[in-house]
Amino acid sequence: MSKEIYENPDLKKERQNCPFNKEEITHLLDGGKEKTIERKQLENYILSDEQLKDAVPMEYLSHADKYAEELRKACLLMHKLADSPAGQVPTLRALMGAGLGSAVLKEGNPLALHYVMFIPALMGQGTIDQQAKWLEKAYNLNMIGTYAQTELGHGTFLRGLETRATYDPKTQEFILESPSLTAYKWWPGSLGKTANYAVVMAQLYTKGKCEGTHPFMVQLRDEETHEPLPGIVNMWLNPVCISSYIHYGTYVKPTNSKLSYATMVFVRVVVCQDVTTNLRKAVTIATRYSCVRRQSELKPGDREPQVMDYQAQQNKLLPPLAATFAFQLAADHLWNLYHTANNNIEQGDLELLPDLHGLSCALKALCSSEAANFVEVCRQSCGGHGYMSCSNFPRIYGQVTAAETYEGENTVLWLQVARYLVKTRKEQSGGLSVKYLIGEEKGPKTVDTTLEGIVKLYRRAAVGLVDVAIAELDKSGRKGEAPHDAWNHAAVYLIKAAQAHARLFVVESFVDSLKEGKLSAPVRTVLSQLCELFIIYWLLERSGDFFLCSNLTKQDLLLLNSKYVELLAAIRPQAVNLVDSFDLRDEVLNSPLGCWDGNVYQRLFDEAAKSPLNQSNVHESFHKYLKPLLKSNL
Ligand SMILES: CCCCCCCCCC/C=C\CCCCC/C=C/C(=O)SCCNC(=O)CCNC(=O)[C@H](O)C(C)(C)COP(=O)(O)OP(=O)(O)OC[C@H]1O[C@@H](n2cnc3c(N)ncnc32)[C@H](O)[C@@H]1OP(=O)(O)O
Ligand SMILES: Cc1cc2nc3c(=O)[nH]c(=O)nc-3n(C[C@H](O)[C@H](O)[C@H](O)COP(=O)(O)OP(=O)(O)OC[C@H]3O[C@@H](n4cnc5c(N)ncnc54)[C@H](O)[C@@H]3O)c2cc1C
Repeated sequence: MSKEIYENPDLKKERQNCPFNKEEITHLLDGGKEKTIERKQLENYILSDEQLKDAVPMEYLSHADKYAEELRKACLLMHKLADSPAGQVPTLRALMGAGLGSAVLKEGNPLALHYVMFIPALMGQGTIDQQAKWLEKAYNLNMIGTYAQTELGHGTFLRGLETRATYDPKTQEFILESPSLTAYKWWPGSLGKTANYAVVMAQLYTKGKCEGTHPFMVQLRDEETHEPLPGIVNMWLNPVCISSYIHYGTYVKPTNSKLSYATMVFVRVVVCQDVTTNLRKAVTIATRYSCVRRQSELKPGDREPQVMDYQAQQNKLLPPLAATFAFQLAADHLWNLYHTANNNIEQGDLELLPDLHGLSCALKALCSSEAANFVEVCRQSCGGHGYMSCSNFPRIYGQVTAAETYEGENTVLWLQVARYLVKTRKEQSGGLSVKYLIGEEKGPKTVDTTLEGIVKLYRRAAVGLVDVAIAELDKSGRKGEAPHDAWNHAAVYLIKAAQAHARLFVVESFVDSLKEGKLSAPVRTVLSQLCELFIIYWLLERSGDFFLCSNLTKQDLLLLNSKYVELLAAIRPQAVNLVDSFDLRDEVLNSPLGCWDGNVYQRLFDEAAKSPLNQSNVHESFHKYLKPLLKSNL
């Protein structure tokens, strides 16, 4: 007799009479029906392997045992690559990020940097000969690499890196050295115990002149013994300059010195997708839990309501739910720009490079910071159970908030965006993705609170805040301040302008995608509600920017507030159906709060029982410490 599958009655009710086709949204997020089929096949292929399951929860292992266990599984995954039903690159993409990969490697993938940065650095910056020599070795895992750029003393300021690569024309070798403690490479993933090669960013010196930071291939460890090579601590020999600019002893400048930063641009682009995947997990966990959890009293005398029926809970969870669609669509647009720009760069056409740099900095900073804030709101919306390690919120938050720092600390990236915006506005040039900055904002300044009218408000704020920042810079200039001081004293305005630009890009991506997309009427309706909710939410959160730059009135704001709460109520009935559309398996969510069946309390109890402390009634430490204390009559 088939075992009755338990489904929490409240979740079951939430799923009845769904007005739209969930699979249509799943296919939209996957990039098409075929991609969904491929993803599900890959998930079954990986998650059905018993050897990839954790015998005990990772949180109860020592640091060294965690590393060993993650390395065991990471290596097993690589052995499974060859027979993957999805092909190499789609499998690698799935295994390196916050989705399928995190279901197996909960503490992180020791081989991630090899695929996410080391190989992309070779592909993006290696010469044909160098790629011929190293790429096959890297893809065959005959070498494990990392990307060693950050030092103890410098992570942000690349022109301040201290590691030096001095070219010796006599031996035609580069001597790499870390001249001081602060020059030690610090932070690179896998550098400590896993990688035996690294792309090392170092200041290139030739003929006594510093030519700036360049990437060098360095062997770190013996390929057989894995022992660090002699002198590896503070003196590295025999590195090779990747994308050699040394021709017969003479340095040949690259067409753009920033091309050596290309690997970081790639990761900034893919990080936008990765933090969105993590946000989808957090929203799914919190939404399902909020429909299972019944607490307090809404109507006196009635049964305790589902906490999702409180408007306050809807206000916590529906904006992040909408954000997952907004960020995904924006990340897709950025990915397309990246490919176009990269193809052009390979042909020597660098015109899109500033747009790509500006937009990748903007979106990476916006998606990571917003996602981190939203994940924390999701965690808090689950009360005490959200605080438990097994809820998976601590791990999800740790992964997302790391993205606010790595690959370019967000504040620094916002200032990069501002530099690009000010230049585009002043020079009225270029600016594919900031076309609105070129020429004057046309049309009446009156406000209409339709979707199109709200998008126009975002554009006014984006232009207006750049102009406010430029006015500040000019004011400082008139007072005789040096440009670098004027820039520093306008930082607050510059960052606001950058953030307004990033939000405009996300808003326009969402609105345009709904216009262009071939969607059924029911899906278009629910996604349009989410879109309108999200763009009003952000406007209400940043209303000062809009008051400053448009004719927005108090009446407009009150109207938008009413529209916002109406949309909360309209979307509430579809919250569970929308997160079900993400099609995130329980193993990927890895949380008793978010499981599809809603069997929260039993799963919480089972998780608690796994703790080593719950394997006996009295822990041995009682007899060692507590009992003597109890007897000591202090
Ligand atoms: C094969 C399968 C692949 C599978 C992939 C799957 C992916 C799965 C998802 C994985 C997700 C997560 C894993 C991620 C792990 C990442 C781990 C972390 C790694 C790191 O952190 S690596 C180190 C990162 N470090 C940084 O980012 C440093 C930040 N600092 C800088 O970038 C620079 O110092 C700077 C930009 C802040 C300043 O540089 P500087 O040289 O001083 O330049 P400026 O003087 O400011 O500007 C001069 C002009 O240059 C332009 N510029 C600057 N940078 C760039 C760039 N990158 N590109 C183009 N142009 C650039 C700038 O705009 C100026 O131009 P202007 O003069 O104004 O015209
Ligand atoms: C989880 C994780 C993984 C990482 N992996 C790698 C890796 O694999 N390889 C690698 O090379 N690195 C890696 N890093 C390092 C990472 O790239 C750096 O930490 C990051 O670039 C920030 O640099 P920093 O640590 O020097 O911070 P700092 O720049 O020292 O930041 C400290 C403060 O100074 C401020 N600040 C700095 N410059 C300016 C400025 N010009 N204007 C205004 N404010 C400024 C910042 O906003 C911040 O508030 C990793 C970091 C983390 C957290």
